[in-house]
Amino acid sequence: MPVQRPAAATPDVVCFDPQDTKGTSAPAVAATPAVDKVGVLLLNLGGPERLSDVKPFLYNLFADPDIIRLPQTVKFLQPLLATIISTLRAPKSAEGYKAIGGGSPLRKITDEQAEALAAALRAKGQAADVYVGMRYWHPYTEEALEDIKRDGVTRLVILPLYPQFSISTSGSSLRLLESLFRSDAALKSLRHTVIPSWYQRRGYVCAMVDLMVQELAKFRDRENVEIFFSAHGVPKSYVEEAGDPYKEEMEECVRLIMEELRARGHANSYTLAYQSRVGPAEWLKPYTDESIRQLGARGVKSMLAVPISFVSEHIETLEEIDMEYRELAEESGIRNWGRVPALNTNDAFIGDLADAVLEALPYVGCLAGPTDSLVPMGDLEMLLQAYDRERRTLPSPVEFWEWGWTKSAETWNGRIAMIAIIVILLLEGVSGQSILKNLIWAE
Ligand SMILES: C=CC1=C(C)c2cc3[nH]c(cc4nc(cc5[nH]c(cc1n2)c(C)c5CCC(=O)O)C(CCC(=O)O)=C4C)c(C)c3C=C
Ligand SMILES: [Fe+2]
Ligand SMILES: [Fe+2]
Repeated sequence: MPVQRPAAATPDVVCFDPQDTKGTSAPAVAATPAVDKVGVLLLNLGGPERLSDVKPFLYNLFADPDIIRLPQTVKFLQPLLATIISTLRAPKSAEGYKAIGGGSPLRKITDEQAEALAAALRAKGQAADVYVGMRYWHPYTEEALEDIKRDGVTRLVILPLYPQFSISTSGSSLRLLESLFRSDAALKSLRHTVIPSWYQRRGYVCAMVDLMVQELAKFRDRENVEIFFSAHGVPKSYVEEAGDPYKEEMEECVRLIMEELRARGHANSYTLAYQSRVGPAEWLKPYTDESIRQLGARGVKSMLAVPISFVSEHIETLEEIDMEYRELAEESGIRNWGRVPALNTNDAFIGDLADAVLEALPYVGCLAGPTDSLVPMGDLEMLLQAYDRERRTLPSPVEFWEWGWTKSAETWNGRIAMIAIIVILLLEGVSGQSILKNLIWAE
């Protein structure tokens, strides 16, 4: 089987001194401190727990410069933009959360995953405290870091709960962590390593295939079922202009899963499509809704949806896939529908995450040599440099203006945008109609 893991405890590594922020000292061998306390920090998105949380949650999301990365000269507009977009988006998002019981299950599931991971590590002989740091809602990453300091953790493994790396998800959380580490002396000296993506791990691939085989068995015409991978989308410009490895990692992940499925005797055909587009800009294609229509038109009668970019149930699985896409599939002539559940606290999956942590421990304080992941393992600062050295301005997924990026054009763009926003707000106030909503969220 070609799925490989980075070999455990074979540190083809360069170790660094966390006090040496300029990276001027010679590589050193990472020494284990006298009191050794291992921590694992799980990074996740976070979600509104009740309907009244939806708007402030969306504000946090759109205030993130990795979701809307504005040119330097108009950065000061980000809070204003986030306020406008979150206000306009909130009713639509709230409808979705209402349909799944009034809030996101993410916090509960992530807490359960943390507990299960601590237990799995204990069973493998490694005591560790597992912390949860969310990017856009409680418990925030800042809170997790306070707990980590309070508990006196000396070695930290940072594990984003996204199998594939994207600038907009793991990248955003790591960028936040990097700035928090920089501004805090205690954190600056905390030895750590990051596992940036882990879609290629055999344990994860096999756990996914176990669930797929279970769901396939529920169909009568098993061999004719179209395996339909639905990944969360990102704007195409993230991949093509900013170098986000997300698409490449996603395609490789699907290839590995299909290879394992075939090895278990299932020769089904498959499709990879991208869901949850936000705004009018072009996102990764094919879009999930268009693919479902096309497959229906081609005569596909049975479909197994496989959510692939996230390991917990959430609004996009429970509402978008289970309700919207299922209905669309029926309308498109697809009679038999199934959906692979999210891994959540699946034993094989959690066991594999525990192995990933154990394998990463020798790399704490070090930059790993080549692994088979596109983004290498290592210290926060080195890692961010590895995929985003130039920190180029990301084209915004929500386009307000795009008339050139020269110094003077930026200034004028900023001024014009500000005037436009004020005019639009005034018009909205006077007319009682949501003008921006029609412009931006024509999904
Ligand atoms: C796991 C992959 C994800 C990527 C990549 C991603 C990029 C991305 N998302 C938005 C905008 C929104 N995302 C929202 C919710 C949401 N996003 C993800 C995951 C990824 N996002 C998850 C798991 C969730 C759900 C959390 C939950 O509460 O269950 C939302 C809010 C919900 C909605 O209104 O649809 C928005 C908005 C952008 C713009 C983006 C890339 C630039
Ligand atoms: Fe999202
Ligand atoms: Fe959505």
